[in-house]
Amino acid sequence: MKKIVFLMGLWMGLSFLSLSQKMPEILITYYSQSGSTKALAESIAEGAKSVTGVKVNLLPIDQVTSQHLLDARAILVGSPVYNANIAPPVQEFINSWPFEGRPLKDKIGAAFSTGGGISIGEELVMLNIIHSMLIQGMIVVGGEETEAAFGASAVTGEPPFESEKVDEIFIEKGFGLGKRVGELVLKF
Ligand SMILES: Cc1cc2nc3c(=O)[nH]c(=O)nc-3n(C[C@H](O)[C@H](O)[C@H](O)COP(=O)(O)O)c2cc1C
Repeated sequence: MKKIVFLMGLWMGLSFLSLSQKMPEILITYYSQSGSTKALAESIAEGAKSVTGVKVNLLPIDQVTSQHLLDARAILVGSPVYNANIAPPVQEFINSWPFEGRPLKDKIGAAFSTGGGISIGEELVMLNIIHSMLIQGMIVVGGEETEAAFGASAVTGEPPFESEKVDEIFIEKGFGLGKRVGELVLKF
């Protein structure tokens, strides 16, 4: 009897393992010098993890390999605003993506950004990331709410949002973006 229970447990464990290995992956990657874009990325990861049946990979861009990109069903990229532009390391990262044969085509893509000021670059950065995703043939989506239509963004240096922590209003937008991407990945 004990043997049967053990074998059943083993079978269930292995089934669970093979199911979890097949779960669609969501890659959330970011560049962050002082932690704000990382905090927004973490809220996106929380949103994606709230969807049952997806695997979430949260990594800084310097730890992402081509295999991570190829394995992901969805790729979310975040950058701080630098002089109203995408941060150079993020541009370099995107320029290194595999292109021959368009292996990233039909993956879901989304963008997020943080900037010091209100309306001095976050949208431009998200649109830049989105342009690059469209070149790859990716299916680009925005956040859950109209207020996050281009992706999730946060103001980090201008009153009333100039605190050490990223304001909750932006954290919620991040969560909504992650959750939406998680749900879409399962629908596709
Ligand atoms: C070189 C440099 C240029 C920046 N230029 C802008 C800018 O044009 N617009 C803006 O809103 N914030 C600008 N910022 C502020 C950052 O975008 C903001 O502090 C961001 O939240 C930093 O993200 P991090 O904490 O993930 O590094 C700049 C910061 C640096 C270091």
